[in-house]
Amino acid sequence: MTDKLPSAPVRAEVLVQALPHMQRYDQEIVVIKYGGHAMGDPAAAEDFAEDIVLLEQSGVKPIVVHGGGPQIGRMLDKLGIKSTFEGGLRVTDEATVEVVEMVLAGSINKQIVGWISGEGGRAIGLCGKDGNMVTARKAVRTAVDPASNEERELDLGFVGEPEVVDRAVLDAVLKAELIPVIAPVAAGADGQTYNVNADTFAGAIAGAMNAKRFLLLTDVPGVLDKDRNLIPELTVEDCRRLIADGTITGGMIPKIETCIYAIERGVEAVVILDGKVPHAVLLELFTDYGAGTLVRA
Ligand SMILES: Nc1ncnc2c1ncn2[C@@H]1O[C@H](COP(=O)(O)OP(=O)(O)O)[C@@H](O)[C@H]1O
Ligand SMILES: CC(=O)N[C@@H](CCC(=O)OP(=O)(O)O)C(=O)O
Repeated sequence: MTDKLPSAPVRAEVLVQALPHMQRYDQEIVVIKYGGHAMGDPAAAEDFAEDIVLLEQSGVKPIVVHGGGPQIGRMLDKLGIKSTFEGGLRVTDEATVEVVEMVLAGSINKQIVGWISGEGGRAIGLCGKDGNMVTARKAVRTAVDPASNEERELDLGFVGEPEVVDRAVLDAVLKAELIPVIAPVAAGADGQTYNVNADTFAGAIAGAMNAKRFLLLTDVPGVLDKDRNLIPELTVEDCRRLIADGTITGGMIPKIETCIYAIERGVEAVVILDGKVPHAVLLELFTDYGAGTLVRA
């Protein structure tokens, strides 16, 4: 898993290396979280879509969960709505949740479906609300108040976390040989729309679907240490230590928390990797050039 590619991979070379191994995950579910930063590069986005179609054609059952944090940020800016984060989560008021749903379940979701269609795949765009796939509840987070040193509850507004995942919709979609592309928006039992962090959402899907592999595509090579060197492998215990000592911060926190969640629910391996690398998904699953950080029990 730690070998490095000697140079930037060329599409044909990647395919030649991957083809003999394409039976590796036959009929297995692989959940791929496609982060908003990773999808910013149009060439890499095309490669990503091509990889997803190749996976499906080779017998894998890919499920794509996407983010769109930077894209939401740009739309909020345009609309003059201020946004703040607490522990990597966007504090979400009523105006913000409306924009989040519009950007995630609207433009980004359909853009990814379009990319996959453009590569000859049949994708279906969904969000947690569709068929009651994911029911969310209000997320509760605490932080230590530096003034009093006391732990206090943070009000993140309409930030949700998955409470129930009903796999019936995804089972039906996979049976129909469609590729699900899911936006991390869900309703609560009370009908309230919640903004769910895409990493958290993807972890809940990977756990509920007993995924064989769970890939988190982002814009950094993986988890980096304090000197910005890649950490190739981490145990759950290491992860907790790196969060506590401040090596892992911001958007990497929900990623690591979701790795732990998925592993505790039986997902064999979770990999955090750079989605801007051409054919990152094929390279990770079907060659020995696995890059990124592998998180295991
Ligand atoms: N130890 C770390 N290693 C790597 N990235 C880290 C670390 N700590 C914080 N980060 C930040 O986490 C970011 C990835 O999370 P995020 O911005 O939410 O990405 P995505 O849009 O892919 O979900 C990185 O770009 C980096 O700024
Ligand atoms: C609660 C929360 O933080 N939700 C995220 C949802 C999108 C997301 O997670 O996108 P990335 O994967 O690109 O970061 C947000 O509003 O930005």
